Amino acid sequence: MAARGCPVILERLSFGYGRGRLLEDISLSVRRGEVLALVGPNGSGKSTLLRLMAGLLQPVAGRVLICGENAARLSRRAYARRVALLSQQGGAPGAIRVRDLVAMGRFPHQGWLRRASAADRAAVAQAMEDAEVAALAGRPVNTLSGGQAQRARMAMTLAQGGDVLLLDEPTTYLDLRHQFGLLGRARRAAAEGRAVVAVLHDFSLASLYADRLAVLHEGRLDGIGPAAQVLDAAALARVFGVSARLLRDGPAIFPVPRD
Ligand SMILES: Nc1ncnc2c1ncn2[C@@H]1O[C@H](COP(=O)(O)OP(=O)(O)OP(=O)(O)O)[C@@H](O)[C@H]1O
Repeated sequence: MAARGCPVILERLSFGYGRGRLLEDISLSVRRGEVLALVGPNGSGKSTLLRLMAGLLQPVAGRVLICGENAARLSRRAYARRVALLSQQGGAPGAIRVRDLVAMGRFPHQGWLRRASAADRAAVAQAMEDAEVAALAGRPVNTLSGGQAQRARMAMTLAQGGDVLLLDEPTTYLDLRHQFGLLGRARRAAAEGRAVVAVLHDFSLASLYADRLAVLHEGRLDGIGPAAQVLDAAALARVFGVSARLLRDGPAIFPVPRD
């Protein structure tokens, strides 16, 4: 098993879906024990960057290092043991029950016969508790509300375990209590030694729950650092094209439109 917690390093990463480049020369590292929030306008490439970190896409230049290993050389299975991704798309068969969906998170840890060990069963039970879906265990996923389904998919991602947790807009559909709960769980994953990257559109949540923010803009990293450093009115105007002022309450930052 990989050592608990390891960094993710992107070295001069570039990527495009077609001929053009969507992401250009991105270098950053995510430390173990850290929550990094990835922010940026719609279409700026945040999900794409997560998919590159998850090994689902290959860079056209540069490389991804997971725990010091070149990601391009890791098998899918080795990757999935180290890196868990909560993606925006569902992808699970609709009629599957919640407990079976969550159990799918353990597949990378099992042999061809997919026999669940006691450790697998414990990880599934713990993940369902953590994502507050234990009471929904027997429900088919396609009968759940949007927020319940999102929590079930989060439970699957938590059950997968590994050293790196990638969360693409994890608070989508969640009410306030579950937003706080989910991001609190992400913080605990970091405290356990994982590297956590979360795409977030909500700056107040990003400033409260992330150690640093990485701002994507026009294919490049516009800035990276603590929220208090990277979030200011000039950055919001440059990157998001909005005129806003920032209200602060402790570490939390709330952009409000200027009238
Ligand atoms: N499979 C694909 N094939 C071609 N283009 C794609 C594909 N996936 C995404 N794109 C394009 O790449 C760009 C970046 O998409 P991506 O989903 O990474 O952005 P994002 O920053 O996560 O956006 P959002 O905030 O809207 O979720 C968009 O213009 C999108 O249309």
